[in-house]
Amino acid sequence: MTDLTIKRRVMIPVRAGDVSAEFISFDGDDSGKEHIGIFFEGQQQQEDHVPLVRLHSECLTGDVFGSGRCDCGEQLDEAIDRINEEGGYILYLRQEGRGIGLYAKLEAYALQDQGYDTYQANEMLHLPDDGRDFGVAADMLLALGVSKVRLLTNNPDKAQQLKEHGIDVVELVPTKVHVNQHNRQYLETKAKRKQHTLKFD
Ligand SMILES: Nc1nc2c(ncn2[C@@H]2O[C@H](COP(=O)(O)OP(=O)(O)OP(=O)(O)O)[C@@H](O)[C@H]2O)c(=O)[nH]1
Ligand SMILES: [Zn+2]
Repeated sequence: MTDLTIKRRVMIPVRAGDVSAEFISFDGDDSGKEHIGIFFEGQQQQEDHVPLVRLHSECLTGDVFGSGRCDCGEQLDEAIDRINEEGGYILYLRQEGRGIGLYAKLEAYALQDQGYDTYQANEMLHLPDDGRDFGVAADMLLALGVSKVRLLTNNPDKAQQLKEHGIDVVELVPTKVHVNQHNRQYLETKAKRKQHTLKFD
């Protein structure tokens, strides 16, 4: 367990100024990955409010370029909408490609183009099928003074790992299923292989 502390909080107007977000950096993470916390105040705060939290793993192709091969960009947009409304945090984790990195993800995509599924492709590259450690997210939350969350996810592993690291996950809030002709197999494979709770139309 690392002892993270808050380094800096800076307001940044996002979405062309429509949404106010506070970007938060941390001291004490030896990985040097520069994970970022993003706080949204929310429109209607009540006293016993439990923050809505999204752990979002970096996806350059999806988050920045709106790749159709996954659902990351749409999930990030959805998270901004909902958390800006309800109040809470996005923890933007620099775990590109489920932790294997961008170049390796492109290698995995090349193998998927030959017919392998997303997890097989990682294994063929001798890389973990999911190399993410969400313990750092728990440490970030504790540094922010947050020990109780409503978690925006369809991935049971995220909730499990947060609980193991001392966070009380009081509710699992499902994200929408952003399906298209390119990412259907990717999404179905997550449901089949990793018990993601995805409801397809
Ligand atoms: N290795 C690999 N990584 C991928 C692939 N497609 C997307 N990713 C990565 O998967 C991650 C998506 O993570 P998230 O959306 O945070 O989480 P999730 O596990 O899908 O769970 P949810 O919270 O339900 O969305 C990002 O880091 C993407 O870069 C792929 O085909 N191979
Ligand atoms: Zn993606």
